[in-house]
Amino acid sequence: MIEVKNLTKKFGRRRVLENVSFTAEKGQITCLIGINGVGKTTTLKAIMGLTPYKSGTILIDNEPISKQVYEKITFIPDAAIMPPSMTIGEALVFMQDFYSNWNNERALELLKFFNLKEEFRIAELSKGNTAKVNLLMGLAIDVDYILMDEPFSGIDIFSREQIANVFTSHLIEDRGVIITTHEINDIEHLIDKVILLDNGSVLKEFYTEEMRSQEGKSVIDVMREVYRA
Ligand SMILES: Nc1ncnc2c1ncn2[C@@H]1O[C@H](COP(=O)(O)OP(=O)(O)OP(=O)(O)O)[C@@H](O)[C@H]1O
Repeated sequence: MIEVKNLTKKFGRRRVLENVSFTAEKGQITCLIGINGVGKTTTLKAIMGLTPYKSGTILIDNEPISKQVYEKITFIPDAAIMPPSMTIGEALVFMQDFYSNWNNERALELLKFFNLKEEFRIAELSKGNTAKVNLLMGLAIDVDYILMDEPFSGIDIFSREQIANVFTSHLIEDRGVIITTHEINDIEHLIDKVILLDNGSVLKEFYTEEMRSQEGKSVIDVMREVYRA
């Protein structure tokens, strides 16, 4: 389980996260929702140890981030992550050399799943294909937790559907996923848990199934209530 407790982060004098606390479990998809600038990416970067924070605790399977814990987790940003001059095939070889926990069988399966070709050059990929390559590179590493920053942002409906299909396939396996988004429509059915953020704070944390069965509300219903209050 990933536990974020009372995370507070400042950029200069500006406080961008204020006592953010939530948990994300293995085998579940947890979604951090909030409009641009609420602190979603900063939260993921803090979990990955990529940005320092003022106070708070972040534990992964009860341990703070360290070299060993780092092996359990990967971060998929929303921009191209591989060198633009490489082809996808060359990027796969690079990743295989770099990561001891690289799963080439899964990488090739994802390549097929997304209809990507090894000869495609990273620099020439569409936004949708860039998102798919990023996802492929992240999912092909054997880790327990995957953090994805806006995997659905700015891409067409068919690419969004294809990416969403990965989350219901065996390719995700029993891993814990944290996704950030400001656009919930396409993925509501995939999400186990929701963290609603506003202005660097958690407004509400809930399980989608519980919310549906106990209060008869969809994620969008809850968002309307919380953000319009
Ligand atoms: N390196 C930085 N220096 C100063 N301020 C920053 C820096 N990075 C982010 N911020 C600010 O921190 C706040 C949170 O940014 P963050 O990128 O985490 O938001 P977000 O919810 O991920 O937004 P988006 O959906 O646009 O990616 C924003 O107001 C942003 O301008």
